[in-house]
Amino acid sequence: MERLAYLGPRGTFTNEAAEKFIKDREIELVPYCEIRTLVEAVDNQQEEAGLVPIENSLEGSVNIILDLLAHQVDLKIQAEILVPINHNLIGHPGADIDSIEKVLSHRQALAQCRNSLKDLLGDFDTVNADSTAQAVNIIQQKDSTWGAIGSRLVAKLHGLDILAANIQDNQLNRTRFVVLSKHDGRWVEDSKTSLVCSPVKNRPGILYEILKLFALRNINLTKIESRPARKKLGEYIFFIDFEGDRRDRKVKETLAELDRKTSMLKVLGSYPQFKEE
Ligand SMILES: O=C(O)C(=O)C[C@]1(C(=O)O)C=C[C@@H](O)C=C1
Repeated sequence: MERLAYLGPRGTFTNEAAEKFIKDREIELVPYCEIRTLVEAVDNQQEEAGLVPIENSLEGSVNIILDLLAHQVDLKIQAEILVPINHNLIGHPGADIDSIEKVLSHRQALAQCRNSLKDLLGDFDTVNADSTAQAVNIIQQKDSTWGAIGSRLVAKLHGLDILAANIQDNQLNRTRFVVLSKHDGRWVEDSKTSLVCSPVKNRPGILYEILKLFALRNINLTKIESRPARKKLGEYIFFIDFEGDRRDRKVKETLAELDRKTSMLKVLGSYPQFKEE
């Protein structure tokens, strides 16, 4: 890999995940300011790979990514990275926390700090930005009644102050990021596979029959989630993550049987499971 697109600008948590992923490899990091544009650029091969957030321990899935993967693009997950997320309330140098009336950030970041912000500020307005780093950039142009939520690094990059540190509602806050590209990840002993499928017909026990395929072969599921099928109200698609690689014999058998029980089956990739050091 020579280039990796990521949700920027510089100083986002995705930037942090990208640096963790490339370690000391010589890979150029290319910031995109919007998730959809980034994913489309990888899909039409303007970019070789892109790194995006997909799931957070407090707020759940990043729905736009799930929907793009299921309905619009033809991409594979090549790797996953887990990053601890520590949010800070950032303001102008010397600003008093009691003077903050508006807080700007990415929707996920605002949601991850909902309760702590209420305790700290009482009444305040929230404003959405495309990323935490963009939010910090914007408040620089505003007066000191504006605050932003972002990382310690982004506050430092812009010469702003941290008015309150570690304001996420749960100290174990973590976001899972994925690298998307046209190809699967390399085969390793403890891979994981992600897929999305739509049961063939809404009949009693169909989801049970699908899950049984995995249980019978002792395949461990690590996630299951439903999203609207975007057809009729009440029709759903299912995202399933499990341990194993799609090139393994028992996974191949499971997928072949699953294919017969689904009207849509898209394998979203097999990739090494991220291990925290
Ligand atoms: O805005 C950023 O800094 C991002 O990298 C995006 C994002 C997200 O979409 O989940 C990444 C990690 C945190 O969960 C909050 C925001």
